Amino acid sequence: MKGFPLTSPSHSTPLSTAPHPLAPYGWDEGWEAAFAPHAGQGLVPGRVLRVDRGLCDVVTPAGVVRADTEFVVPRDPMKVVCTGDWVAVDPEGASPRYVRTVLPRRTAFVRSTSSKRSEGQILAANVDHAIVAVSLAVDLDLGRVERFLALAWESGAQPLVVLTKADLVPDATGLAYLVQDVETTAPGVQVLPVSAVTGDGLDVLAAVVRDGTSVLLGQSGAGKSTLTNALLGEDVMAVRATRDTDGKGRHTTTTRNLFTLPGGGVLIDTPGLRGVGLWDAESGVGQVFSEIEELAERCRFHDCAHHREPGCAVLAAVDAGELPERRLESYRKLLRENQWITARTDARLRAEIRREWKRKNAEGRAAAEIKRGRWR
Ligand SMILES: Nc1nc2c(ncn2[C@@H]2O[C@H](COP(=O)(O)OP(=O)(O)OP(=O)(O)O)[C@@H](O)[C@H]2O)c(=O)[nH]1
Ligand SMILES: [Zn+2]
Repeated sequence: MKGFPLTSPSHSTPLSTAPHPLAPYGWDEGWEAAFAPHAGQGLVPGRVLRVDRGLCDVVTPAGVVRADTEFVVPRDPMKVVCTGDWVAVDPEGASPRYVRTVLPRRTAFVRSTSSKRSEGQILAANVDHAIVAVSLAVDLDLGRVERFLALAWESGAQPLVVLTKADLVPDATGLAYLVQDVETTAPGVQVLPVSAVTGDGLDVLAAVVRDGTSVLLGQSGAGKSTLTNALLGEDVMAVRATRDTDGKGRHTTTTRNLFTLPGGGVLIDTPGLRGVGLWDAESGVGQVFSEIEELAERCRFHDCAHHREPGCAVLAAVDAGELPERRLESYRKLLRENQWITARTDARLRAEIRREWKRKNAEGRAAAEIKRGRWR
């Protein structure tokens, strides 16, 4: 439709002041501009609410439609349509409807899959706040918090740690210590204790999620669905306790879901993650351990590995009791893991490129032979 003459002089029509029907879902001028070329093709904008088996629910200005993602299923798993994506779908009347394009993402939360053939798995797109839910009902695992935060920073969203089930911590002093422990592992991140039982902290959380899109991340049982229900003011998500009777210990939440909140803002609930492998998260790791990276700038050698080097500012901080040794170990571990996964992916990518190149070359040779045959 490029170059099609405009039949209506749109520039002279008075601008409508009614809010865009997708505004509650986060539609703004930026998305409008990104979508403009697709509007010219008669496509309809929408945001993906959930995806299952190649189909997705997309909220459009005319309501929620079911659309097939067949046209945008690429070989690259990072480009698979996911909850939170802004897409262009076929207009009304087309059946089935297809997602034609995914608008470039502003942020994306990606982890590596636990499968043998590890690849990036995208969990949520276009998120402003990455909320890591950590249960206070079990012992704090600071390493796991750091791992979640590395991916959260890497996504481009602002992380926030929510310490759930605060009502289970018997005294206020104990709670203050736990908050402090997490704060020291999360520079630049707000750490908020909440309880769905007493309602403590929920108003603060509600004020954060009012603005933009938030995703709730965390291990199974961390209390994500309970928080979602509390923020929504209604029971949309099934909570484990109500289903535990089947005794299978299944995860309650199986799909990611996007909701608009009554006070404004958008929330994406994710299924409990047994583990999150790092995925291309070097800068995310750097942000989680920003105090170590700052110290490292004062090491004598600029490529200091902080092992035994003379003049190492990081080791000096550990010796002085200013930097917990656990934290340095964790930093090293996450960096190593990230390097390992990157190297493995690169090797696989190289192999794939080589295969593709061979195939093309073979095709090229066949085509050249046909050509020669014709000319002889
Ligand atoms: N005491 C207490 N229990 C809570 C609180 N929030 C959640 N729980 C309980 O913790 C359990 C797990 O809560 P869910 O909300 O299902 O956890 P989830 O993170 O959504 O779990 P998945 O769906 O498996 O990812 C349930 O039995 C909840 O009732 C809280 O603030 N205090
Ligand atoms: Zn050093």
